[in-house]
Amino acid sequence: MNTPAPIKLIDGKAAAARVLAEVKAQVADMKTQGIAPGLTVVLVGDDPASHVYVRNKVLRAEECGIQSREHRLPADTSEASLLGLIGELNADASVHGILVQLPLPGHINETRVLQAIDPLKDVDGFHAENVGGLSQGRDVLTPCTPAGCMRLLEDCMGDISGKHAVVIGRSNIVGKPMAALLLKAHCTVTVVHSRSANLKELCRQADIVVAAVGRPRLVDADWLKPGAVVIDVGINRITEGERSRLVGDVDFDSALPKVAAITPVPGGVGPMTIAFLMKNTLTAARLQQEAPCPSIS
Ligand SMILES: NC(=O)C1=CN([C@@H]2O[C@H](COP(=O)(O)OP(=O)(O)OC[C@H]3O[C@@H](n4cnc5c(N)ncnc54)[C@H](OP(=O)(O)O)[C@@H]3O)[C@@H](O)[C@H]2O)C=CC1
Ligand SMILES: Nc1nc(=O)c2c([nH]1)NC[C@@H]1CN(c3ccc(C(=O)N[C@@H](CCC(=O)O)C(=O)O)cc3)C=[N+]21
Repeated sequence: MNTPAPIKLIDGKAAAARVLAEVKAQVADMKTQGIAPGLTVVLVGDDPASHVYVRNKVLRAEECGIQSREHRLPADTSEASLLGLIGELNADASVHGILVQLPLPGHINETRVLQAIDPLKDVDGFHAENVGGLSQGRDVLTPCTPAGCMRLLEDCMGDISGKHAVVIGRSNIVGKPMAALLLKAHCTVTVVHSRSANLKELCRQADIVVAAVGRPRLVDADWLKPGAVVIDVGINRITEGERSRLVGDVDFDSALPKVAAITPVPGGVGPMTIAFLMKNTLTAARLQQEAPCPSIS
């Protein structure tokens, strides 16, 4: 009799559903103590790609009992008025999580805006206090996408200590925090980017590849060691003939026969990002319960 082929597809939707179920139970528990966790999303301008993201966030929040609110501001909103809104949200005790959707319009200084968010409400983990805490290995609010990728890796591989992980991309949102988390989990970490020489050769040495580039199907089978585990963060909209669809940074069809496991796009990392946003909102509500937030004391 043939042994069944190992399951290669990492099901991000199912993993996200498990995280959301945990969050839902803990939210219900928190409500019995009189606290209703709330998430506020701030959108500046009208980027069509962000609509799907926002719609999914609203649905998932509803599903696990988190109150979600949105502020949609016009693209010509001044930095001062955005900072004013963040000040109000920091002072509002019913708002436990604040997410300012990136990228912001060019006339707004992104760092200034992220630094204005109360670190205890920073559910994206982008404030310097949280970025620094992560790099020190402290247990702080951690960026959702890399946290979701780590959960997928742990579910699929168990202990990853000693593995060689190659992260393609060095953004503040994905690449850098991903590298920090892998290092915290005792991996040997290589970060490559647009100026790296021998990109493909470095990638071929990896037990774990995390692709966060934004280049459709950049990574194919030729870049991968047989048996590697591939986490594809990329979400790229492409048009093929009449149709438009989403593809990752990895050429899924080419990679599949060679890898031990791989995330699909869609249905891989994306749902985990949103699940961890909910988890972070719950964590933020707990942190504020433990220590009254500095902006209102
Ligand atoms: N699934 C999810 O939940 C999420 C998905 N995304 C998706 O992930 C992808 C990456 O996002 P993000 O990190 O914000 O993107 P950025 O554009 O901020 O960063 C991309 C990184 O990739 C590097 N890069 C670009 N081209 C190449 C190349 N040809 N070879 C090697 N490295 C290259 C850049 O290098 P350099 O620094 O030198 O410019 C940069 O470090 C996008 O497709 C985005 O849509 C993002 C967030 C969440
Ligand atoms: N402050 C901030 N934090 C972010 O985390 C952030 C951001 N800004 N700006 C934009 C990027 C992108 N991002 C996505 C998250 C989930 C999906 C997602 O749910 N994707 C689904 C559905 C995709 C679809 O069907 O369109 C999937 O991959 O299966 C997509 C994209 C978070 N980002």
